[in-house]
Amino acid sequence: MLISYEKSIRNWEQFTKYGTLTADTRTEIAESWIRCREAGVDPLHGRGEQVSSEELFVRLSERKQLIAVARPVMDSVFQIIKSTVYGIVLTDQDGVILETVHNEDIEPECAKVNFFQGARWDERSVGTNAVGTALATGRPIQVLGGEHYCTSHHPWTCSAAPIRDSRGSIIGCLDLSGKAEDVHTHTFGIVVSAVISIQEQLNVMETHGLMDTVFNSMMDGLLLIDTDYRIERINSRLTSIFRLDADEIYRLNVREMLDAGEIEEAVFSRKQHLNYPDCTIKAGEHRIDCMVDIFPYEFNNRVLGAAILIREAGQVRKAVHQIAGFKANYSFGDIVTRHPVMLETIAFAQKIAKTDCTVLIEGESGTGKELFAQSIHQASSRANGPFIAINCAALPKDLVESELFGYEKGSFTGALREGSPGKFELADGGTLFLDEIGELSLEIQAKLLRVLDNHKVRRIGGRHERTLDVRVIAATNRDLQEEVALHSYRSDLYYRLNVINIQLLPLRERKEDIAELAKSFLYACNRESTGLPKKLSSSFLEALQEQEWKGNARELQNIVKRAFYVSESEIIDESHLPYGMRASRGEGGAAARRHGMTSFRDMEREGIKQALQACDGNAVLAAKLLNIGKSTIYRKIDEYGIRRK
Ligand SMILES: Nc1ncnc2c1ncn2[C@@H]1O[C@H](COP(=O)(O)OP(=O)(O)OP(=O)(O)O)[C@@H](O)[C@H]1O
Repeated sequence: MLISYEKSIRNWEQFTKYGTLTADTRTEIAESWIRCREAGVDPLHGRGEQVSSEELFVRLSERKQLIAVARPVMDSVFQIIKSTVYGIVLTDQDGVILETVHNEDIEPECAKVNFFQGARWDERSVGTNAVGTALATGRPIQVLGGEHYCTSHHPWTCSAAPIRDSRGSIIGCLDLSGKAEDVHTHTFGIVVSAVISIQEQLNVMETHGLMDTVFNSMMDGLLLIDTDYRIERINSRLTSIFRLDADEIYRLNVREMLDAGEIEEAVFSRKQHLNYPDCTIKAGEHRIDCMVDIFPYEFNNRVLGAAILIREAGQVRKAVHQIAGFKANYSFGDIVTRHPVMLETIAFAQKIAKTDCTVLIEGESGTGKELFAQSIHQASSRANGPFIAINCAALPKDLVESELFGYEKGSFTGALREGSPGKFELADGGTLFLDEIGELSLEIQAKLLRVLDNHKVRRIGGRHERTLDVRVIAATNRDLQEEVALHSYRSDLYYRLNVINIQLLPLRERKEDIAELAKSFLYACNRESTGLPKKLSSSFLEALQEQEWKGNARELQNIVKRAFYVSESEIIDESHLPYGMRASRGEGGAAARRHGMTSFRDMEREGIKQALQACDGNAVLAAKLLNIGKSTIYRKIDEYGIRRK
């Protein structure tokens, strides 16, 4: 409740002359006066002190957004009060005036007390006043005549309210000041509601700022459209995905770019989310393979448009490769050998790894063809890209094409609704390892040759070709040259694959590697096990070296693994070898070894039969169970004439 002007003057005199507070002095005024007296404010002064122009510049820039929001509100308030002698002032949190709106009539009064931009109006500078006291208490206040601590302000009445940000911190103050005789309680209400409006707008602005940051820091491209398919907003990521300027994107025809019929029906009518996990968008001249999500955005139960999220297929795949481990695990350092020819082969492979040439690796099963392929990938500039391996022999014939080149939705019975990328697409930016390349049908050979020649892949049932950047490393354990002579393999494909040829020696031709390889396989077993590390006895190693090796590194790996698990002591010796190998050694001499070999083969045949039985005739599962390659099991099944069921 305001007191009369006269009473306010009397109360002020009482306090400043005699230091006593009369009972009708409002508490907030009395507390402010005490603060001013303690701060040594001169009641006969009260002129706002001007900050330097540099300081004002800094303060104005720091409160740029506040000014932008408050200025229009101050202009509207001014429209209401312009017929009176009033002015409106915006200050920062320290009471420094940032903006003023007033009519000319009040200017002489303002000049007397320096109530202009850049002047300080906090309590410590000019005593009790609406701005300074509102900032000191954090509450809105109206101050009349003698309630001001300094005489120079006694002809004034002021109403002010602090402005807070979304976290409640005071960032400024809005004040309405005029002549004391024009005092009206409504001015207080006007200031308070103007400040509420400023704060709400600041909150909206902050939310917008936050949205903008989120919008532009997203990894996905974002496109907002209205129900007429007009683009309302895009984020900056979209320009890099579409490889277009923002202006060019705003001119795109969204109806043509996406399936407008489906959006109309699902998103706009049924308010449903649409998802295209694998699609191609035409943005200007560019085709973008991507994943698209379309969400309706509604307000007051009405759909206003849609938010379209676009994720590049390459990016999604990269993330999947990283998580799913489509990467090479081995590098040249993992290849164990002392054999001079193998050492030369490694040096050659290291050299050609730097090129992008197609490589054909020839060697028996288990000689390390995939190990070499992975090492070449790791030493190449594609090392950070995917390494995708596919065994052509392990795929049912009618699925080879779709596995290699992918398919569009509904292109054949059993195809997924959304279509699927092939291994070539998955290997984009990396290396595709085609194992058992000799197993491809002539039809697929022709298609593969085309992809190798023009670097383009067309999915089964697809209309457009995708340009890919894939290095192919092929491997075979068959004599492809002989098959070319027999016309069962295309010569053009053979020469296209065989740009660089790497031949791997079988283990029987590099016996010096056996002990080293066995030790490295044991080392891997020890590393994976939690028990005490085991050692290979010299008799175990000698026994291995004396064998007539039919198998290769993989078989050796299996023998070491088996011995590791069979042995109960820390030393692995001859007794931990499979029966056939022990027998061959025990009898000594070539004849005995021959006998041993037969036993080993018998044992192998029996093992495969049992594994097939356990896996219900499924050769791939049986190969896994035996820890041998898929191609090996198929070959052995043929070799031993085993019936699968
Ligand atoms: N020189 C070597 N040094 C270390 N490990 C090797 C070596 N050669 C082969 N291996 C290991 O032997 C196993 C079989 O090798 P890999 O799969 O590379 O042979 P492959 O020739 O591709 O076989 P397949 O033709 O049956 O697919 C792997 O575990 C591999 O790490």
